[in-house]
Amino acid sequence: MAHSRDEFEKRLRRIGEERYHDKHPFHHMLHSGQCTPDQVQAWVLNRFVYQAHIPMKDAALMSRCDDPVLRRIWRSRIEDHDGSEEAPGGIERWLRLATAVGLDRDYVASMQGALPASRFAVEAYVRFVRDRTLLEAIASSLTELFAPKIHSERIEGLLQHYDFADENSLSYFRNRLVEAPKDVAFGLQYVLDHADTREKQDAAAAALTFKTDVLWAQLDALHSAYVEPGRIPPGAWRPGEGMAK
Ligand SMILES: O=C(O)c1cc(C(=O)O)c2c(n1)C(=O)C(=O)c1cc(C(=O)O)[nH]c1-2
Repeated sequence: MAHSRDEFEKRLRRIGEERYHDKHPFHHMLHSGQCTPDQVQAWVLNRFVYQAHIPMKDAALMSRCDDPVLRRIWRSRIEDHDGSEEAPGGIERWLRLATAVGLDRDYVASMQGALPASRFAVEAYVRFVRDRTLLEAIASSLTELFAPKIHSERIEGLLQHYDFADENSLSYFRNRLVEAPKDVAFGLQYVLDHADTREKQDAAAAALTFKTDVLWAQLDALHSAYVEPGRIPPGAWRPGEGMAK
C-alpha cells in the first residue's frame, strides 16, 4: 500500500538524516578547521567537477520533459549556475573560491587533476537523470532539502577557521542559501504529487538514496587520497600543482 503523503515525506527526510554527506568525516574536518591548506585545495578542485556537471544534469532532465511549464521552472537552475553576461553564476563563484584558496582558476576549470572517483560519481548522476523516469530524476535532486543546513555550517566554520574565507570567497554558499530552498520546494512538491503508488514511492526513495551515495563516494575518494591513507591515484592532483600564478 502507498504511504500517505506525510509518511512518504518523512521517509524521504529520514534518508537525509541517515545518509547525507554532512555526516562524512571529511566535512567534519573541513568545517572545524582541521583541514590543511592542501586538503582544502583538494576539496575545492574536486568539488568543481560536481559544480560543472550540475547544469548539464539539469539540461539532461529538461531534454526529457515535454511540459513547457516544468521546463521554465527547471531552467532557472541552469541560469543560477551558468549566470549571464552581466551577473556571475555558481560556476564563476566557485572559481573565485578556487582562486581564494590559492589555485589557478584555469587549472581547476580544466578538471585535469580531479580524482577518477569524483568524475565517475558525477557522471553516474548525469546518466541516472538522463536514463531513469522523470520522477526518479527529480527525486534525485532532493538531497538539496538538506543542503541549506550544511551550507550555513560551512559558511560559519570556514569564516571562523580559515584566512581565505570572506564574503567574496564564500559567496557561492551565501547564494545557494536563497537558490536551493526555491528549487527544492518545487522538487519536493512534484515528487509528493507524482509518487502516487507504493512502487513509485519506492523508486523515488531509491533515487534519493542513490544520490546520497553519489555525494558520499566523492568525499570517500577525497579522504582516501588526501587524508588517510593518502593514496593519490595516478594522474590526480598533487599538493603544489595548479597553483595561482
Ligand atoms: O555543498 C553541498 O553540500 C551541496 C550539496 C548538494 C546536493 O545535496 O546535491 C548541492 C549543492 N551543494 C549545490 O551547491 C548545488 O548547487 C546543488 C545542485 C544539486 C542538484 O542535485 O541538482 N545539488 C546540489
